[in-house]
Amino acid sequence: MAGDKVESFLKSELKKKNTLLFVLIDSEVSNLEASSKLAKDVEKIGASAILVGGSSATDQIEMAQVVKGIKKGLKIPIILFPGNVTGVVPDADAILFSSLMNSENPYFITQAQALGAPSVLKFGLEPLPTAYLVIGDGTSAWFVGSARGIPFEKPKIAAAYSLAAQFLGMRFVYLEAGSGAKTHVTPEMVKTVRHAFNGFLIVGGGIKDVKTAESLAKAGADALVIGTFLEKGGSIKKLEEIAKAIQRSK
Ligand SMILES: CC(C)=CCC/C(C)=C/CC/C(C)=C/CC/C(C)=C/COP(=O)(O)OP(=O)(O)O
Ligand SMILES: O=P(O)(O)OC[C@@H](O)CO
Ligand SMILES: [Mg+2]
Repeated sequence: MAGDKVESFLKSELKKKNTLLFVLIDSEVSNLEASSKLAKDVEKIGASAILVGGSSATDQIEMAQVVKGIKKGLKIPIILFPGNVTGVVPDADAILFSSLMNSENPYFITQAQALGAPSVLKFGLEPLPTAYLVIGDGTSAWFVGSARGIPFEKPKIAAAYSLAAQFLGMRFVYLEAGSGAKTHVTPEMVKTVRHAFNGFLIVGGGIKDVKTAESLAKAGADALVIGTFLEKGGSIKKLEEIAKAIQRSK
């Protein structure tokens, strides 16, 4: 079995930093060379993990190559972020073993997990049990995952799902506004979930500036995920400012 190396690493990072930065690399968007350089650059500026995935990343061979390629010389963990069973590939350190709890399709709640679990075991990936909650609508994760998006202005609903996740034994909650979302999750929702949920709280979707990142970190997020900002040519220097701000901001 894979043990709890990555979960322990993340907890030890949280002792040093208030909120961690996770960078999402979409294997469909960047080629291997660009992804590999990006992973090393973001490690240098203090990112704590690299997530690899995409809601429409169905090319398992391409994804496996990207994971294998960026792993070379990288110290921070590579965590798979699957949108389907095709997102389970070898050579990563862990996987967000997530259930889209507010999906209308049971496939995304338990069936993809059942189909993917044997490969997780075979590849020796550390499963991080994650309640993946899609907030709002109109994004790829919302559409592909048949989510009934939790309204942005209903933090109590997100908190109730997070508490349910905790009672079900999940140690991670991911509040997802969706990649490239126009609206990010509100600090108020993060605060409300933080009070209800006693585990590792990941927040992502539409975060691209220091002010937003800082407000989400102050509200109690344990990690912020940033993807589109870099895909759209955002600078590593600005990402470093974001990293620094959230790491010291509680
Ligand atoms: C645990 C296993 C094997 C599968 C989980 C399956 C689940 C719950 C999927 C959730 C639904 C879903 C489609 C999630 C997408 C997550 C993801 C990787 C989002 C980031 O990618 P985007 O950037 O939105 O993707 P695109 O670039 O393709 O739009
Ligand atoms: O691409 P962005 O908007 O940074 O979102 C990151 C992640 O939460 C998407 O799954
Ligand atoms: Mg994407």
